[in-house]
Amino acid sequence: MRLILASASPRRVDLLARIGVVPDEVLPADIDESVPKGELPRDHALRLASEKAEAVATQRPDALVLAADTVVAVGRRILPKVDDEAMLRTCMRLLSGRRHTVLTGVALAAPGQPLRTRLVETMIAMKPLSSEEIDYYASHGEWRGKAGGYALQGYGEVYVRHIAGSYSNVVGLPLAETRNLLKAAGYAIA
Ligand SMILES: Cc1cn([C@H]2C[C@H](O)[C@@H](COP(=O)(O)OP(=O)(O)OP(=O)(O)O)O2)c(=O)[nH]c1=O
Repeated sequence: MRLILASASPRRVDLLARIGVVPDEVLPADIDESVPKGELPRDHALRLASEKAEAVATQRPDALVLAADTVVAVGRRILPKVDDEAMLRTCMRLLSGRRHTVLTGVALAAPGQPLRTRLVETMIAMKPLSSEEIDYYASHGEWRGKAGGYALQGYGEVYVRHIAGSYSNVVGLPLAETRNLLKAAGYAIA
């Protein structure tokens, strides 16, 4: 069956390639990603992943549709997807010397079957960040469009002291759980 990746993230295409999966089509979902007041991080990640998959499934009803949503949370607080320097500095100061959680919701729509979802959490501890480090990272630019304002797969890893759980989950798609979802839906995958 055809597989559609409902995502604009090039990282998700690369992660899928690592498990031998090449989507037949990449079709990003256009949905409202704002965070309603009081919504918990895990509920938010699962809801958005589900909405992305369902939105694209209505356009491609005969295909498998895979979608995901990654959020960075400090306790119950969801950090924004960072797209300006002021926001970046606020996030870095918040993450400095603390633990946070990265959560990815994954959803797979299959024709005639109930939507399958998974929620994966990874814990990350960051070292205390100096103002020089925050200045440097602000000039780096790789944080644009990233949840919480850093890229573990890029320079951002130098600020990480400890990580517990799935690495690919942080970058945007947990590989083990995604493979399980695809297998459960009957997709031919090793
Ligand atoms: C924490 C972290 C996030 N990210 C990225 C993964 C996601 O692409 C992004 C979170 O935004 P998402 O909304 O999950 O994804 P997206 O907007 O890139 O793509 P789409 O909604 O179309 O699927 O942050 C990293 O690349 N590295 C990291 O270390």
